[in-house]
Amino acid sequence: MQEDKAPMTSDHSKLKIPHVLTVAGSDSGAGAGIQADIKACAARGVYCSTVITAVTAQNTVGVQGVNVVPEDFVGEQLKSVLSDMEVDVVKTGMLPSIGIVNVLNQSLREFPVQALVVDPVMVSTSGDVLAGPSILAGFREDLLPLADIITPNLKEASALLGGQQLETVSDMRSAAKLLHDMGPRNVLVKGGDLPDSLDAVDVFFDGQDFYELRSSRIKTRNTHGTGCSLASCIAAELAKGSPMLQAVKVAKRHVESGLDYSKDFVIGNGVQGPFDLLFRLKSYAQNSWRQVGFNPNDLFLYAVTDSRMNKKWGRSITDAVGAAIEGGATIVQLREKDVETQGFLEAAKACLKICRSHGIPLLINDRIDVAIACDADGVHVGQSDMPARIARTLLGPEKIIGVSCKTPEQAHQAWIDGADYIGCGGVYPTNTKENNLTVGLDGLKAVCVASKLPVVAIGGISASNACSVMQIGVPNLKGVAVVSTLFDRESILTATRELHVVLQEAASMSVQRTH
Ligand SMILES: Cc1ncc(COP(=O)(O)OP(=O)(O)O)c(N)n1
Ligand SMILES: Cc1ncsc1CCOP(=O)(O)O
Ligand SMILES: [Mg+2]
Repeated sequence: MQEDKAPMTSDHSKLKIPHVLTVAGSDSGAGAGIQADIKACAARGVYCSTVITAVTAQNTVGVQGVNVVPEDFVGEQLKSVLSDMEVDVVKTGMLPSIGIVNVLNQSLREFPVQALVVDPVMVSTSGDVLAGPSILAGFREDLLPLADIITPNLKEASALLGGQQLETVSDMRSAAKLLHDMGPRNVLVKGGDLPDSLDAVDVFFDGQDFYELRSSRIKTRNTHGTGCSLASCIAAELAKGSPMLQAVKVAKRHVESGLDYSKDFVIGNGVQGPFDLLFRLKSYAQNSWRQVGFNPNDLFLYAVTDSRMNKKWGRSITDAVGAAIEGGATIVQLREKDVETQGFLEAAKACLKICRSHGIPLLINDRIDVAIACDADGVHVGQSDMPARIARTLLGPEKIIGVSCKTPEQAHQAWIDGADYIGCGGVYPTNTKENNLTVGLDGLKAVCVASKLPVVAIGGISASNACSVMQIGVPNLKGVAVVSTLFDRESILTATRELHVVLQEAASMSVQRTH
């Protein structure tokens, strides 16, 4: 059905969203089936509509029950979607009755799509039968001839071929050829269950050439839903217009990365757990996430690191951050101006561990890429860095974004761009940042008054002037950010404690004033 390499865009719209319709069963445990398909399509950036063929009661132990959706109602769902939406690719999973295979077949003839991906689901990965032998004839006669690709595992390929034993890569090649003779334009025989194999080998056959697609086997219990996810990723790539072999390769790479990323997850008590194709769950699995969102009071004693000062005093970044936190720092920013990317990332990962263990947010100065790579709590950007609006898009809604502002106009823009706080300064002259304009206490006050956001003051602030800064009398000034006062000192711990005492005194004085 698919014209190879043809871009799948409609004539009338440049805004066509690639669209996969999955026709499959629901998995209550959400590792496989419809739920896996939706996640896979989301992960590949493609819209996914759904026709549910069966509802399974299922978890990581196995399949406890199956309720097949009446074929008329499967037909109704198909009609609803296909008559209204511009579907590029249909992907099939669990088709539990011959009636449903027939209904699908009729719908595809009435509403042709650009490609059909058939994952001939018969047995779940836990070994439960999801489609009996009566379906085999329907698959062979009606569905395979329409398919652009079929993606059987060894058991499914064997069943489609009447019980043929498949134990070697050579057997897989023969099976791929025989299956291709049944009508699909491409065949991917998945060798995940191949005995005695260090590699995971899949055999792809396009009717002319064989490709052995190898990757190292990932040791994990979390493989539930790999078949559904792979077929959906292939469908998603085809919907975007990829040629078949490229779609298969990209899909395999995505699923392998997902398995590797999720290999230590513990979801459910059974033998086979789900995995995460969206790459979002690891921080929970490692118990390294911050439960609370941004709290403006975290700006109270804001420690900003400096690689040059650490070098001068012969300390590691982790020792410096650890001492600042012990002394009372309430938020940390890594500002490592003369460190290479790799060193910065390593430092960020190590500091994140320390900060997380104390419940202190860690922000990264300037480098959104480093913040994303180590899953830091956010970033601080200046007026000539990555614009806050773009940083927000890259980092998502939860991460903390701070923006340097010297004027009310900049403060207004930071609010519009979705920043969480403003860093305003230099309040006093500083040697830490070259050519930095000093705004003074008046400039700080003007920014605070004009701003809807919480503000932290920065620049030349020490234990001797912090009280005057905090006493300018504006409620959204939440704290001071300091570099040399903490890090250009023999004892970071003592210096941080000193500043903490001053800030607490200033806070209690302002409480007394308001009562
Ligand atoms: C809390 C805080 N406020 C201001 C700055 C300065 O950021 P920027 O203007 O981008 O300058 P550099 O720090 O990148 O030199 C900050 N880092 N932190
Ligand atoms: C990064 C920055 N932005 C404005 S002033 C400044 C430097 C602050 O360093 P210090 O606390 O040593 O004056
Ligand atoms: Mg900057």
